[in-house]
Amino acid sequence: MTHYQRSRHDAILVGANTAVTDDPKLNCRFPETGVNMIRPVIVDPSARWTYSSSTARKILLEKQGIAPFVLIGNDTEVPSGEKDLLNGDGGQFIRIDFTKSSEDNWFQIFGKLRSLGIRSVMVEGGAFVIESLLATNLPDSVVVTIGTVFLGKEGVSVSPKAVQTLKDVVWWRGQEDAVMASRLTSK
Ligand SMILES: NC(=O)C1=CN([C@@H]2O[C@H](COP(=O)(O)OP(=O)(O)OC[C@H]3O[C@@H](n4cnc5c(N)ncnc54)[C@H](OP(=O)(O)O)[C@@H]3O)[C@@H](O)[C@H]2O)C=CC1
Ligand SMILES: Nc1nc(O)c(N)c(N[C@@H]2O[C@H](COP(=O)(O)O)[C@@H](O)[C@H]2O)n1
Repeated sequence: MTHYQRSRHDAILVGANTAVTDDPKLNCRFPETGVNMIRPVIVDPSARWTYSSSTARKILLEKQGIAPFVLIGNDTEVPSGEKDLLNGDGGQFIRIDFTKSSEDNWFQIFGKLRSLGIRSVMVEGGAFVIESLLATNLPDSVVVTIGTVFLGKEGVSVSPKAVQTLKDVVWWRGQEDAVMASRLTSK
């Protein structure tokens, strides 16, 4: 179901910690539509994630994905080799002024992505990304997947600081997972 959802969006966005910790593929593997070329977007103000050694690059070399857009701070230095490699693969380091408020950061991020032709973004995580975004009025919908694994004490939990009530709720039930799709009442 996660990959079906990825197939419905232009881009998939994760924060720097998710990129560094999980080294995710960030592509779309939905058999019915074949390989869908969704754009990976990594919000990485201090350029902590390394593209050249990432699984995302391996996926690109296997023609199973496209190169990411990496959102970095205005003053963040990136080794020229990393920049050249990413540009050569069709990706970009994109400068954002991360010194503003959290909400303004998100406005800048989505504004930049829109100017690059990205019309819909699936924001996958992690907790910092989801919580800070839910504190804004920007998300159109919220999708929660309930899987079959307790992540234990090391697991990352998500809960927005303020109360958020969801509306227009629909449920999909698979063999193991269940998925809830909804809208924010503030919309
Ligand atoms: N179960 C699931 O569906 C998912 C789980 N995860 C899990 O989440 C965990 C990571 O979550 P978490 O630690 O909360 O980190 P995140 O992945 O949310 O990354 C947070 C970091 O990203 C940067 N960042 C992201 N958005 C912004 C912004 N708008 N403005 C400024 N900086 C921004 C900052 O980097 P910096 O500190 O460098 O400034 C920030 O500290 C991983 O363990 C992963 O496995 C992730 C995705 C989905
Ligand atoms: N296990 C799991 N189920 C979901 O429904 C999810 N949205 C995630 N999210 C994140 O996906 C990343 C791995 O994705 P790739 O397939 O390698 O692109 C990883 O960061 C998970 O935290 N996970």
